[in-house]
Formats: sequence, C-alpha cells, structure tokens
Amino acid sequence: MTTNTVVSVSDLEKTYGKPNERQYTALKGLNFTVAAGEFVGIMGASGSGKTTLLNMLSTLDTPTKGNVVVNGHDVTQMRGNQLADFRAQEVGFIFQDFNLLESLTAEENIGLPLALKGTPSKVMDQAIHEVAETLSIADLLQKYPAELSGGQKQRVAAARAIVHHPAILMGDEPTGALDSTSARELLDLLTTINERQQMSVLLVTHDPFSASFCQRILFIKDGQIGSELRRGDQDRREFYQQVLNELGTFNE
Ligand SMILES: Nc1ncnc2c1ncn2[C@@H]1O[C@H](COP(=O)(O)OP(=O)(O)OP(=O)(O)O)[C@@H](O)[C@H]1O
Repeated sequence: MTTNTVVSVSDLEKTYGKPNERQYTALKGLNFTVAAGEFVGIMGASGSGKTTLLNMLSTLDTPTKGNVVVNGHDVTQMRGNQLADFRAQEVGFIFQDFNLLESLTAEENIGLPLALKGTPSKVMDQAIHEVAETLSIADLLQKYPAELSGGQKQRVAAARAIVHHPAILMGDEPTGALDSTSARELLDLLTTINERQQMSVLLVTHDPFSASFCQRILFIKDGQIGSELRRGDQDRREFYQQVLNELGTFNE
C-alpha cells in the first residue's frame, strides 16, 4: 500500500450463515483502493452488498476472507480494544437516520468522539467550535435534536463525524431521509469537507444525484465490482448523465 492510500481492500469475501446452515455469499472477492483526499461512491442495486461492504470497512462486521487496510491498519487482524480505538480515531460515520442522542445538545453530540477519547474540555470546546464554523452550524449548538430540521440534524451528525479528524468519512445513504434541498446542501457540505480538509469520503448510495458529487464511482453487482466511472474534468451535471447511462446499462 502506498502512503497516499487510505483504504485498501483485497480479495474481500463475506458469507453469511454457519457452514452447516443455509449460506449466502454477499461479497465475492472485492479489490479496490481509496486514495487520500478522494471522494468515492459505491453504487449498486438493493441487495448487491453495499451495506455489507461498509460494515467490513467500518469493522462493524468481520469478513470471511480477504483484507481491509485503513490508514495503515489491517482491520481484519484487530481485536477488542484495538478495534474500538481504531473506530474512535480513524473513521467518521454519517447514517441515513442521523443517530444523534436526543438527550444531548448538538454541541454535546458533536463532542462525543472527543469525550470518548478523554480529550480535555478546552481542547474539545475549540474543536467543536471550529467544526461548527466550517459547517455553518454555530447557531445550532445549544439546540436539542428534536428542535432541529432533518437537514440541520444531518449537519450536526456530519460535524460529529469529522470533529476528531478521522482518516476517512463514510456515509451510508446520508441523504436518504432528507428533502431535495437539504440533500443538496449536505452533498455540497461533503464536497467542502473533502476539498477543504482533504478528507477522504466514501459514500454508499443508490441515488445517482448523490453519486454525481463523487470523483469516482464503483458499481457493485452480485457482490463484485462490475464497473467503475471517473469524473475527470467533467462538471457535475455531465457526470450525473453519465451515471444515469451507466445505471441504465448496468441494471439490464
Ligand atoms: N445478516 C445477514 N444474514 C444473511 N444474509 C444477509 C445478512 N445481511 C445481508 N444479507 C444478504 O446479503 C446481500 C447483500 O445485502 P446488503 O445489505 O449488503 O445489500 P445492499 O446493497 O446494502 O442493499 P440495500 O440497498 O437494499 O440496503 C443481500 O442479499 C442480503 O439479503
């Protein structure tokens, strides 16, 4: 793995079910890398293995075979506390349903990854306010999730995902519960995070509009990478058309 590779996946396989039970192989030998500062999309039809892949990358589940290396750590070799430390430091997550804690303010939610690491409160305050400025949510910090719109909740969730400067930000359909305006704002925000902070972003989505914000898209079909698109110097609208065309032929 070269130094500017943030994610390296080799021969990744995942079979669900015990050997003496009914088994299903969701991933059938995936190989790809994500470079530092790259914005990569993972697309595929329902059931193609997108969430399974994200679970392997984020260490929420373990592969049956193969390796996943994130920022130099072979996560398939880690156990217990090592895994917990890895997740707390190297990965940021945003989910479709925000996953904010309702009893905490936006500020407290954003600070969670730092609190879990035992960060001193002054350092934590500064980091929270910096990220809140970057994501234009400084005025929301004292509010509780119930007082926020879906779009605002997802901005808070994005702030929580990057406050500890992870090596990579992963999103599982993060625009799925948003109206089209908020979805657009979140995608612009992910682009800002990617460009300004040089943070690698991996976005799992079945939505071609969301995917068109990526620099490169991997299309998964039946547990394998079926094809790949690169945006190059096309503008986003042209790339969107290309994604639609690819999906048209890909799903046939
Ligand atoms: N815990 C499990 N046990 C058995 N099979 C599973 C399990 N989790 C997922 N699968 C199967 O693995 C395949 C891939 O599922 P996965 O959730 O990764 O797909 P996906 O591409 O994320 O789908 P969607 O877009 O609908 O979320 C599916 O056929 C699914 O039924």
